[in-house]
Amino acid sequence: MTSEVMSNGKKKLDPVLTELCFNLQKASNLPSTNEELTFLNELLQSKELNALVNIHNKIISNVDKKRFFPVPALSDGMQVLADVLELILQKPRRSPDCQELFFMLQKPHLQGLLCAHDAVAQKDYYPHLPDIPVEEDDESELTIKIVQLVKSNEPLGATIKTDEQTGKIVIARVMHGGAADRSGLIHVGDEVVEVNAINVEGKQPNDVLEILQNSEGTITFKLVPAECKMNIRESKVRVRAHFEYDSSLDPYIPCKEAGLDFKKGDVLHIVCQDDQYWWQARKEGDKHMRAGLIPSRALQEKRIIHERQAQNEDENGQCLDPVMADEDGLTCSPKPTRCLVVAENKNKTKKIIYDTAENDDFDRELIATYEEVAKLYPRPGVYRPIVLIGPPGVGRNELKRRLIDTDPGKFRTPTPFTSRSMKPGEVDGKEYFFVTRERMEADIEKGKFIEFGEYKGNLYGTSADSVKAIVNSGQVCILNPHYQALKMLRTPQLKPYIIYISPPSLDVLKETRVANHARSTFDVHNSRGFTEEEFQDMIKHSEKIEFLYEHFFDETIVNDDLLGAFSKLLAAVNRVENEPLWVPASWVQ
Ligand SMILES: Nc1ncnc2c1ncn2[C@@H]1O[C@H](COP(=O)(O)OP(=O)(O)OP(=O)(O)O)[C@@H](O)[C@H]1O
Repeated sequence: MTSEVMSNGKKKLDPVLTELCFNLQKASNLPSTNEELTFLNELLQSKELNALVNIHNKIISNVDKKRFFPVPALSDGMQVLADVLELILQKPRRSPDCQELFFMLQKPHLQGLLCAHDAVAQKDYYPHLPDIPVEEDDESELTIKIVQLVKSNEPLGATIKTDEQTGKIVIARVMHGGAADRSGLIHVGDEVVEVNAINVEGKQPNDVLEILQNSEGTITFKLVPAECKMNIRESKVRVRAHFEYDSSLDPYIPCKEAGLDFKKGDVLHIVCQDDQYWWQARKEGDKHMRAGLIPSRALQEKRIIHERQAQNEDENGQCLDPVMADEDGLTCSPKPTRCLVVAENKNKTKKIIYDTAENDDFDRELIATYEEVAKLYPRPGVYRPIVLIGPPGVGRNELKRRLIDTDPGKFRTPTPFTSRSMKPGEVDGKEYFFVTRERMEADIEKGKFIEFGEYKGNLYGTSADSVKAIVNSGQVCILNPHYQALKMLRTPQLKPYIIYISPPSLDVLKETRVANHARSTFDVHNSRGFTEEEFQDMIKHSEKIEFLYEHFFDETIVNDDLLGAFSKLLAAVNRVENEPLWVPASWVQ
């Protein structure tokens, strides 16, 4: 950066600061003491302030005005740097590029730059000063601040309300990153006295809005500062939303324009949770600085409970929801239920009974609203298990088999256990691990099986240890368990990536399966296609799985065209191996 130097060797002062200095000297009717004026004069001429203004001007002149103002790419750059260093450290052999990166990331200048970047992103730049004690005899003096903001297309990013106790108009909310917040001059609780010289005493918030709407150019607020400023530091919390939100349909949002709409599965950066019912958030990766209002967890939970109660009451206490009231007696009956699960045995497929007696929590996680998430960085040689969930017959075995065929040394599926006796030609540990019924029952009792069931008097199941063994051997474990196994699998130790294989619409389902001569059962004595009832069951079953477990899915692949679905699966596996992905925050702590 170059700086101008005058002929006498002194640095030239910034012209705007020089003009301010000049005007200050000319002004004769200021209510300030000589001491204060001298201080201000010295400040305006100080080289520190001039250098800062110089830097500010250079940044502004380099910004492409048509694009957004530069915004921080992320607010935890130092954490990412530490994660990358850790990853490199774990590499037994490092390429020269990797080595160079390793040294660069340890340079104090780079770390200093990232720290400063994070501090700006988190708005952590205000000095932490103790509150100024209020002096008794000062109370009679009313401090007024005058704030001028230039009106543009961007909303001001603040809301107002009538204070219930005083009846005065006050600033109710300042949206993080919005124009008001960036000015640093408007705070929650500030009392609005005048807007563009119009006294707002006794007016309603809507009257004030009208004044604002009708003003052009600069807007001048006369405000009585709030007694205590709210902490405006941004929180770092990220959550995944388990519901969809459209603020235009929400009759209770305090200010519709301030709402932030989102879809199920979106990751949101919660920047402020000060309000019990309305959080401020940004969509992760969104370049807009201004945060929007979303319902808080508490508010959303209340809404869901209310909706469910209203639904139930609609039919004299009967379950209304077709999914909830289906033949399994889902949430209506807390009794243990039984349903079909498939234990695979090479080419043959056996239907066995999935025993839910131990695991009768068919319940949907009571109220799924937001889940706190954090980024998990892939670690070389440690692969997250890939779990394929879906209704029976949707094609999970087919997809799993194709994936393993691409690289059998890399992708593996755990060998199931059974209590049945070994048949001629079978090898222990190949088709099955053959164990006694007593041992298997004892292990089931100890919670060692992620899924188990009984078929024709014999037990079948997959143990959690066999999944762990595959992960520890540096291979990718591929599982297609019954969906109830998700609760056992979705742990911080296993960190599974859960892909939901969904059937397409009934018409496409029939069309693709018939064209491909798809088999409903592979039994050597009984191989046949799907019946109309089985197709319909698949759709019904998928609705039930979605209702119960959708919030666990990392991704959904619709299995319409088999090749298309398989290439999506390959892309997903590749992503899990190479990209940082959002997982429950507790998995990375
Ligand atoms: N996209 C598709 N198009 C046509 N046929 C398919 C498709 N996907 C799978 N199939 C066929 O459907 C049949 C059932 O698939 P598969 O056995 O993989 O289902 P599954 O989900 O593993 O079922 P289950 O859980 O009951 O074992 C197979 O014949 C398979 O080749």
